[in-house]
This record gives sequence, C-alpha cells and structure tokens, in this order.
Amino acid sequence: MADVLQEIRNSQKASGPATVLAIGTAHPPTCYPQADYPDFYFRVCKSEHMTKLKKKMQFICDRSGIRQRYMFHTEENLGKNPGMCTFDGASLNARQDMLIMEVPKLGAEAAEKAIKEWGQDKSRITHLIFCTTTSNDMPGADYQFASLFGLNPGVSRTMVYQQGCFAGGTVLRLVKDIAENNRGARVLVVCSEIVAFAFRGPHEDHIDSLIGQLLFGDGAAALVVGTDIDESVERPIFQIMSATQATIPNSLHTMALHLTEAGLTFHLSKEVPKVVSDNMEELMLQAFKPLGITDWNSIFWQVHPGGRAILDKIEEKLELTEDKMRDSRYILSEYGNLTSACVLFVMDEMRKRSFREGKQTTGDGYEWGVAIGLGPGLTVETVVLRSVPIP
Ligand SMILES: CC(=O)CC(=O)SCCNC(=O)CCNC(=O)[C@H](O)C(C)(C)COP(=O)(O)OP(=O)(O)OC[C@H]1O[C@@H](n2cnc3c(N)ncnc32)[C@H](O)[C@@H]1OP(=O)(O)O
Repeated sequence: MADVLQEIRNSQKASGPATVLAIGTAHPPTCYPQADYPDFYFRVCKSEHMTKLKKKMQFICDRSGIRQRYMFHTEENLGKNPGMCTFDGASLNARQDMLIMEVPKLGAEAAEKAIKEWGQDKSRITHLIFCTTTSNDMPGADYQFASLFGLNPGVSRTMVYQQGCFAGGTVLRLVKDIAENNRGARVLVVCSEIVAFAFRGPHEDHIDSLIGQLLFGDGAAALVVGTDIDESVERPIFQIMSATQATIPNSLHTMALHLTEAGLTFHLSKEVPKVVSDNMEELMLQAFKPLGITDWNSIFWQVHPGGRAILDKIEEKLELTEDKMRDSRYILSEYGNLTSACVLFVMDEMRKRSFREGKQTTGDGYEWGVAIGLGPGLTVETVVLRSVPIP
C-alpha cells in the first residue's frame, strides 16, 4: 500500500521548475500626465481653494519619478459619485458598483495577450490565480474573470484579495507550488488593480493619503506558468527557482491600507524607504545562499517600484549600479505604482528590453535575478528567478 501511495504522490509531481511561458499586460485608456494631475484632482474634488496643499502635491508630483499614469476614473464617472471625491464620505457601495466587473474585465484584457503569446488554447488552462487589492466580493473576481474569459468550469481557482503590493510576489510563490505539485498543470495568473477603489479628496492633515493619490495607477498583468514544457510549442521566459515571504519585525506601523465605508485608505509613514532598504541585504543573503551569490551587481533586479525613494534607498544601501533599477524606474515613470500588477509589468519590460537590446538572456544578460514584492506588514516576497538564453 505504501508503494501505491508513493506512486500516486510521484505521479502528481512535476519534474521541472515552474516556468513563465507568457506575459500580457493591459491598462485603461485614459492617460493622466503627472504634471497636470493636481489640476484635475483638485478640480474634481472641488478643493481648488486648498491652494497650499495643491502646491505641495505639485511639488511631490514633480519629484515622484512618474511621468504619466492610466486610470479608469474620469471627471465623468467621479462626477456621478460625489462621495468618492470627499476625504471620508461613505462611498463603498458606489466603489463596489463601479469596480466589481471592471477589475476582472481589465484582467481579461491582459490574459487575452498572455494566451496569444503562449499560442495554446485557453481550454488547456488547469488552474487560475486571480489577485486584486481594489475590490472585494463573493463569488470573487476570480469567478467573474473565469466566466468572462471563458475558462473551463473544471479550472481550480485561487483568489488573492486585499494583500497590497507584495502580492505580485505572492502569486509567483503560489504558482510555483501549484505548477510543481500538479503534473501537466498550466496556470493562468492574473493581477488586476483599479485605484478608483481608493480615490478620495484631499485633507491637510493626511499628506500620506495625498501621496497615495499621486502614486498609484491602474493596470493588469497576466502570466501563463507551467512545468515540463513542450519546447516544440512553448517558449520559456523565466524559471521560478525559489520564493519566500518574510515579515520585517517591528514595521507594522509603517504601512497600512484599511477598507472602510469611505473606500480603501492609504497610511504610509516616511520611514518606508529606510525600513525596506535596511532589511534588504539580509533577505537577499537568505534567498541567494543556496546559489552562493553575494555580489548584488551580478544579478538582475525586478523590484516593485513602490515609490521613487524606495528604489533610491535600495540602490544606495546595496551599492547597486544605476542600471539595476532601470526597468522598475521605467514602469514607475510610465504607469505609476500598479499595486500587485507592478512587479509583473517590470518582469515583462525586462524581458522585452533584453530582447530589443540584443542581450544574451531574458534577464538583462544575467543568469540569476530576483523579483521583489513589498507591502503592508511590512511584508517582502523574495522570488529567485533564472533567465533563459535569447537565441
Ligand atoms: C500598496 C502597497 O501594498 C505597497 C506600496 O507600494 S505602498 C506605497 C509605498 N510607497 C511609499 O511609501 C512612498 C515612498 N516615498 C517616496 O517615494 C518619496 O518620498 C516621494 C516620491 C513620495 C516624494 O519624494 P520626495 O519629494 O523626494 O520626498 P521627500 O522630500 O521625502 O518628501 C516630500 C514631502 O512629502 C512629505 N512626505 C513624504 N512621505 C510622506 C509620508 N509618508 N507621509 C507624510 N508626508 C510625507 C515630506 O515630509 C515632504 O514634506 P515637507 O517638504 O513639508 O517636509
């Protein structure tokens, strides 16, 4: 009997590492240049009289490292929901009505592109991981996505709600476990975020909330991940070698997002960049110990661009050369902070840029690298990736 059980267990496990086979991204059509955002924001929030605060927002926007963001909210749809434009008016119902179907829809746009790149029929998808911080419902966004996208009803779904920005790393950790423990699995991973869930008016005493308003954008990213790939029809992009989550001790007070009657509220302390960067080396030492790597300039970096200062501080503390944060800075500049989808946008940008620039591997020419998710807790997801050669 023991032999039979072992045989069953062995037959369930895949032999190869979880491998990213395709990546697709999507964003809403409306683009907001960062330089003009304070004008839009104070106008729609009917707060033009708060001239000092508007000036402060303009000042921070200019230093944010963000050139533009794409967002679902417009003067028109916010105009129909005035509660969303106050600082703390009850508006959760309006936000839910607005977003419950929009979050899976944006995810479906990204998934369509991932499936196209994969080149296989979506009926071959066996598992779905759907992740969002910007809505909440039952049945969840995973269910709505699966019906909208036409996934087989036998697909096993996992919903990751309300985790914040580190969840871009969480989904990589989950997909590694699912793909490697279910032989033949092809997992569709979707992160979809629409920040209208957290849009609110300004308040003089809450500069961190104002920073949230100028930092976040909307975007969805989708990956197809599998093991034991069929190289005649599937092409690898990155292998997921290890994935771990850690909580930084005594850092709970530095970041929180609370779901309230007034929607999702941001609470950020000025210490976030310092606390993250002070702990990064230890996390990296643990993650790369099995490979014996301690030279952080000998690997590629895909860091969640939580804010310009976070990237600056990590770069400074680990003595990284300027090029290491290039893809994170590019995504921050062109899209803003996309919560869970952001680190996957960085992954996509890196492999595309590596191809454009004739690098030898999908990881900017390096073999080994890391994807980092950061969020409330403070929680850090450290995912060790192996690139593949570009033929
Ligand atoms: C959602 C998730 O799960 C995960 C996330 O990604 S959450 C987002 C994480 N990101 C952050 O915490 C942002 C990190 N910070 C930054 O990137 C930068 O500080 C910034 C781009 C916001 C501003 O850049 P900067 O102008 O060079 O920084 P800095 O000079 O320190 O700050 C400008 C002003 O904002 C204020 N400020 C900055 N951060 C603040 C905060 N968290 N709370 C209140 N005020 C803050 C500063 O005090 C300063 O105001 P004064 O001029 O009156 O002193």
